[in-house]
Amino acid sequence: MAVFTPLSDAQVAAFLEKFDVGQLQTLEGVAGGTENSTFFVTTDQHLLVLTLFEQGEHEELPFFVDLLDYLDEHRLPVPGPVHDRDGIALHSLADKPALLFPRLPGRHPEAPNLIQCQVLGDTLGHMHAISQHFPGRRPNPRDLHWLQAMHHKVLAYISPADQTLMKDEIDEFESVFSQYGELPQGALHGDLFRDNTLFDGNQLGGMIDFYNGCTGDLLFDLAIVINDWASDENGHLDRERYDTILNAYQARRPLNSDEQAVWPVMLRMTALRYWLSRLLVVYVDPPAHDLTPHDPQRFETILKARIAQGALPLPEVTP
Ligand SMILES: Nc1ncnc2c1ncn2[C@@H]1O[C@H](COP(=O)(O)OP(=O)(O)OP(=O)(O)O)[C@@H](O)[C@H]1O
Ligand SMILES: N[C@@H](CCO)C(=O)O
Repeated sequence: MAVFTPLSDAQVAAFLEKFDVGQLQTLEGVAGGTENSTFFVTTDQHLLVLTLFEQGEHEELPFFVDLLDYLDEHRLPVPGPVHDRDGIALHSLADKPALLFPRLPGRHPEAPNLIQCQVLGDTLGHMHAISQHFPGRRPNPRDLHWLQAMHHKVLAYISPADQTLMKDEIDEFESVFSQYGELPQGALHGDLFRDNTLFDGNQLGGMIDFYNGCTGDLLFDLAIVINDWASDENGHLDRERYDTILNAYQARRPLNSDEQAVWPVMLRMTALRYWLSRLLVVYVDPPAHDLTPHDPQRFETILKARIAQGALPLPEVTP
């Protein structure tokens, strides 16, 4: 379950009075998710989602609201936060920051088909073409500096060979990225796994859970997507999904020559980013609840597959 703060119907009905969304009909806790409390709220006019923020940097919530507002205004499929009659989106409920969203249609695709991959690549490319102009700023909290600073904390929990691998990889990332200037920048989703998308058939109902959203290298976002969406059970890249996502993305935003040059290393860096973040959750900073943490080994496997597979060529951009 992912309701850490239970709410009563009366609390939610009173909360909804600030908004022009109608009267509460039903309130249901959502089982998915591990970080925030999520509720499906039905009124006589709308299907809504209510999120209470249980952890994280609450002072960063205005950035997420601004980013979602911006993408929503540009007609990207995201849940634009509902604003109250005074134009305010961010409120407090049960002493927790709270946001209300439209409920978007669809389910998380476990085994995405090639049409879904095409739609996702196209939408991410569209989002990045737009998000380059987003005026907000939140430096990427999971970039190379974070890897350098945090990897020491997990070394004691992994094998000597993996310790060497992790340290060597980070040295290699540092060396490669220092040879290039700044890559194209913009706002990122920062965690666009399959379970942060909703597909209604082949239609993308929405990209959700923007709480890793930040500004930085757009390529970082694309590499996260490829590692999650296009890896087979052995961590190897599935060529059809890989080509489909990248072709659709590049039709919206072709990668420049520096991005093409660092691409294989960016795939490895984002794989290591999740290997490390998952190890930190399991060994160093476990959450108070007893939900099963994500498996770090999945991203160890993906990293090793990227190293073994070498630089899988980017598909040719068709003009
Ligand atoms: N706007 C929305 N429309 C439809 N369903 C939603 C929406 N927002 C959230 N959900 C549902 O609620 C679940 C939990 O939401 P969310 O991913 O934001 O929670 P979380 O605790 O931050 O999760 P995570 O563990 O992925 O970080 C989602 O997996 C999805 O099923
Ligand atoms: N998507 C993340 C969890 C949420 O940040 C992971 O799979 O480790």
